[in-house]
Amino acid sequence: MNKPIHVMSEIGPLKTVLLKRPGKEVENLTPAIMERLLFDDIPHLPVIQKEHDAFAKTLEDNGVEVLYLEKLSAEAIDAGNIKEEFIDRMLAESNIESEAVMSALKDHLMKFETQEMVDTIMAGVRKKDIAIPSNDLTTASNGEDYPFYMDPMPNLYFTRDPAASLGNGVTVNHMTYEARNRESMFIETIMKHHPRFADQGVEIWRDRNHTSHIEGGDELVLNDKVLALGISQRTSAKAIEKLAHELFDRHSNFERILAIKIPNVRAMMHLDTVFTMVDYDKFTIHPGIQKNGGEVDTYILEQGEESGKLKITHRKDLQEVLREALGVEKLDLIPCGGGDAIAAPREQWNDGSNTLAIAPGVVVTYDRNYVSNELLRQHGIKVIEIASSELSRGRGGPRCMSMPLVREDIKR
Ligand SMILES: NC(=O)NCCC[C@H](N)C(=O)O
Repeated sequence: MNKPIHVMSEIGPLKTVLLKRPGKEVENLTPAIMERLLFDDIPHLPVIQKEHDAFAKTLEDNGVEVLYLEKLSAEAIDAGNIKEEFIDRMLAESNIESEAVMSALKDHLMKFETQEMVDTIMAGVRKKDIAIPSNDLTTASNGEDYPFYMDPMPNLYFTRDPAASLGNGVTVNHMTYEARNRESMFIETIMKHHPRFADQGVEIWRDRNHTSHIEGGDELVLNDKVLALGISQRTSAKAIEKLAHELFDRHSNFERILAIKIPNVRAMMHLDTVFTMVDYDKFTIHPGIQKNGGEVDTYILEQGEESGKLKITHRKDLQEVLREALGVEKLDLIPCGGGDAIAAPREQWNDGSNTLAIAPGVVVTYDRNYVSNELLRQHGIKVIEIASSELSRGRGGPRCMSMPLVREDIKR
């Protein structure tokens, strides 16, 4: 039987991917709240949807089955018959103090059929949409100045981050910022109740009930034995250690984790904003993470000799660590923006390093990163460009916008 989750590499031919079509949530932004909701600008909805549809079509034209988070979520809720429970759990994490608001929101959401309910939760609920009798102080003093009872989730189209496929399992992530933390409840529900995934042997390597945080942009599957995990603004060393114990103790196929430390800054929030695999022996890299002629702090985690203990080795020669881990003779690190003082940070900001490999040596990238794209081609990579004027406003690229569920195995 085909496994619903099967990802043993970053580059094996992509068979099934999970996307989220940007909806009303990306328009429910104002300058006052966009920074807290992790956006730098407000996308133009019809254009971002057009660009996203073109991204999905590019994948389908290349033989990839595209599934949508919003649709699977509604199907899972119906299959599990858990509409009320789902609403309760979502409301419990939506920062609602007033009981009157809580109960009015619940009534409001229960009235929708499931798909509309999911779309409404994702888009956010405006105060003007519900009349609430304000007979208590918490409700009455809940000022008019803030427009939402439930915040929108504009980052949902970055399906990469709330969960990650590792081998035949997933991590369902406790995320760093409140602005994104409810997002992983959708994928948790899908894994638990959708007939395509529930009771199909999908390992949950780590669930969202943790205090330490990890995001999928920091989780790279280099091959069936080695993972690269970013220690970053969004993924803590503690979470990586805990995940390593799970993977090793539960006898997953992974034997080694390369924990790669990157600067704790917004522009490089995840490892995949500065480093992605594009072929058996080729990576994109943003020179901004390298010190002293190429050094990057890297910690190799392996099962220790004593059970329950990890063996940790500190290295700085990332290139050599990768070469050894992949068993290749030479490694080609392709610098974002050609390493130019302007083009490199400009294109990295617009996710020039954030490529989505759909087969070995074949990647999808944003058209605006023309310096990086040209360089990738010079290094023998087939580059498929997609339009990106609105998609890029959320600070994520093709890898961030996709959660691979199934990739074909590669042999080398
Ligand atoms: N893997 C990624 O780098 N995802 C991009 C996430 C962008 C989103 N606005 C965020 O700040 O979380």
